[in-house]
Amino acid sequence: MENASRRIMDRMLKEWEAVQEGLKEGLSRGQYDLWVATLRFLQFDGHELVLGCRNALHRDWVQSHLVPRILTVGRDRFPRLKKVRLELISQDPLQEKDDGQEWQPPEEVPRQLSFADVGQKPRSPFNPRFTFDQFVVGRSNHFAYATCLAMAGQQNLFNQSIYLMADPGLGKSHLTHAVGNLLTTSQPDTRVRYVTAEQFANEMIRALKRDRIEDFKRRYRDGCDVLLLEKVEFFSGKRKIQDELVYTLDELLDRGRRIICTGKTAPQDIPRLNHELRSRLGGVLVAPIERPDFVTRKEIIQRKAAYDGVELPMEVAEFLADRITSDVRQLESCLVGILAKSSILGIPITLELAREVTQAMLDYLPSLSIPHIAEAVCANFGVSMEELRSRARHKQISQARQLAMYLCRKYTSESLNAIAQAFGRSHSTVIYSLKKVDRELARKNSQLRKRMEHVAHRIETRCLDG
Ligand SMILES: Nc1ncnc2c1ncn2[C@@H]1O[C@H](COP(=O)(O)OP(=O)(O)OP(=O)(O)O)[C@@H](O)[C@H]1O
Repeated sequence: MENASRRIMDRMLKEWEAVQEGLKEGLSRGQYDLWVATLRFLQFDGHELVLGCRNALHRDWVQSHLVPRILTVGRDRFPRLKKVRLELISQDPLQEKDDGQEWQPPEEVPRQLSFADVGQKPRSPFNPRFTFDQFVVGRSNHFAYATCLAMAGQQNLFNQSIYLMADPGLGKSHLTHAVGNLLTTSQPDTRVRYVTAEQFANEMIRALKRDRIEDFKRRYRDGCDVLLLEKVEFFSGKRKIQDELVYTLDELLDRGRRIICTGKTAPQDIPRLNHELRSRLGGVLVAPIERPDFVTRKEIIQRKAAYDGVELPMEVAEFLADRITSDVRQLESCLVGILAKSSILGIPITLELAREVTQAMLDYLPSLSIPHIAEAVCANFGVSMEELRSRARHKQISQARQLAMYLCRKYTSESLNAIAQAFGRSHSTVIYSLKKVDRELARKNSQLRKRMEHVAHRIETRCLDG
């Protein structure tokens, strides 16, 4: 059991390191070294992340500048993260455990390179848990798995580029990282560039601001053999960035480079993409991943538990696979909850414990609010909250607004007046919108229905995530 808790702690530490990586975005190197690299992971109890700060100044700065971002970035790794608590520590408790040395805060900015830095391998951007070995293959994901594996094995591919398409939490990042992990070990000379669409956009904007756009282009067009580009729906509505991406994709494909993109919807369903980008992405081999069936879910749970060195009773694996059918991330977080409780309290993993933990998690369903729904709709349509509340009548925006009103009616007990007020509209406009959406949804092959299903799934699972 001790080994298991050590492994869980190691795993949480890895997750925290990934969160730290994510926090680099938008901070200068100096800020990162000073405020983020020095934060210490202390514990995560399922909802609350406890971090250690070295003094009051550190704590106050993180509290006022960073906590909202830690919550946002952190939810990718700690799905039910609700709260961040900052504690003062005079020593790094983890260091103390390992070698008894006193913790030294790193040098203040600007940080200079030391000899130790020279020749050090840059840290891999790939999550070591996300390998092909750890990916459970079933009917729902077999094709996606096989194409990614072929891509990483440099086999003669019918198509040099793949578009992994799936709802959240079904393994897009896992497979993308698996390609990265395999390539970096089996073909270390292959230059693999992993980036999310948001990072790509931010890098480009920074390069433009600093007059270094040529460096940026070279980095992507000449300095990359395999491009792994995640969450492409982020490009929706960002014209200039889309243009740059089209050139980059063309150059890479002309040179026979390999590309994997991921997204939640088919390229043709991503709103506000220019024609060129839509057609480039449309030409890519689309590999969908569906929700896993019971057998695959059960195996995923068993494989995850085995990875943590825990033998899970079959009845517990079956109970979880039966009870949680939405996304795999949700399934995984229930398992982590069970392992954590069993190891902290020193009690065996039983069906009763699994029931208790799962129930506590599912009871956690907060009531959905209008902003929560509006946010999910905005993300899907690529429009901003301001646009949603504005007088704009652009089709994309008015459709998003109407769907948001419809979902607010469906998921909340808010009155028509309250919904009208939230979107700056009249009571009769809300009634009109509800009827319009109803009519649209009733149509055969309704695009809006597909959209609504995506948003609804997102709302429901985010709600489960707490
Ligand atoms: N078939 C599978 N076998 C093993 N683990 C899986 C499988 N599918 C998903 N997972 C696990 O589920 C979790 C979520 O997967 P992942 O992050 O890849 O989802 P995603 O599709 O990229 O989601 P999002 O769109 O929200 O980023 C990960 O921990 C991953 O390891």
